[in-house]
Amino acid sequence: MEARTPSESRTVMTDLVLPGETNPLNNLFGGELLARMDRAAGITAGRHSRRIVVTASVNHVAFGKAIPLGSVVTVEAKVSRAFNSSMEVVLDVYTEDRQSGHQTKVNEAIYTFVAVDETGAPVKVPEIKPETELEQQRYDAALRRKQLSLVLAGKMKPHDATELKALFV
Ligand SMILES: CC(=O)SCCNC(=O)CCNC(=O)[C@H](O)C(C)(C)COP(=O)(O)OP(=O)(O)OC[C@H]1O[C@@H](n2cnc3c(N)ncnc32)[C@H](O)[C@@H]1OP(=O)(O)O
Repeated sequence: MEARTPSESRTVMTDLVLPGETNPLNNLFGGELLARMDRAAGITAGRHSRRIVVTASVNHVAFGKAIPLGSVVTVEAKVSRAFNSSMEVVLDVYTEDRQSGHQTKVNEAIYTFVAVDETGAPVKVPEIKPETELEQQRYDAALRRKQLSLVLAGKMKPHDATELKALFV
């Protein structure tokens, strides 16, 4: 199975914040942003694997800045690393200034998707081949994050999380 680059499956979704999607402070409701990120990440993981994909875990979300009603919001999703059947997808979220068009990063998140067959059983995915320095950094850190996610989910014993433990010794 030939390795693919993050840019081959990169997904960019831009949409407005409408009144039905806000909290009482008139900022984008967190759950709405999670759903937008899930859709973008799912498209990306599907493009990379060319298989059915399911969300296995939301590993990290940082709601850095509130996103006001009427904002133009762009979600960019890229596969940072592919393992056997799972893929880590990193999301960067931006708003843009109406007049200058300048984009400001407001949120980031990391999701894990698993490629499955028609019965829902995990299937192998192609490896990822980082091209840029940032892609390489995210690739290098992804195994630690996978181990942390598995430990928190009770699917890996802390003792076996060797990459993660190496951070603390
Ligand atoms: C797009 C959507 O919104 S889909 C709807 C929401 N999602 C779902 O309904 C998914 C429901 N869950 C499932 O179907 C299953 O739990 C699956 C497919 C995610 C995993 O199935 P399992 O039987 O646990 O398979 P298994 O233990 O072999 O794990 C498969 C892969 O997922 C990874 N994985 C499973 N759980 C986690 C987790 N919490 N964090 C990170 N990786 C995980 C495993 O490490 C493994 O990765 P690898 O093959 O790359 O080494």
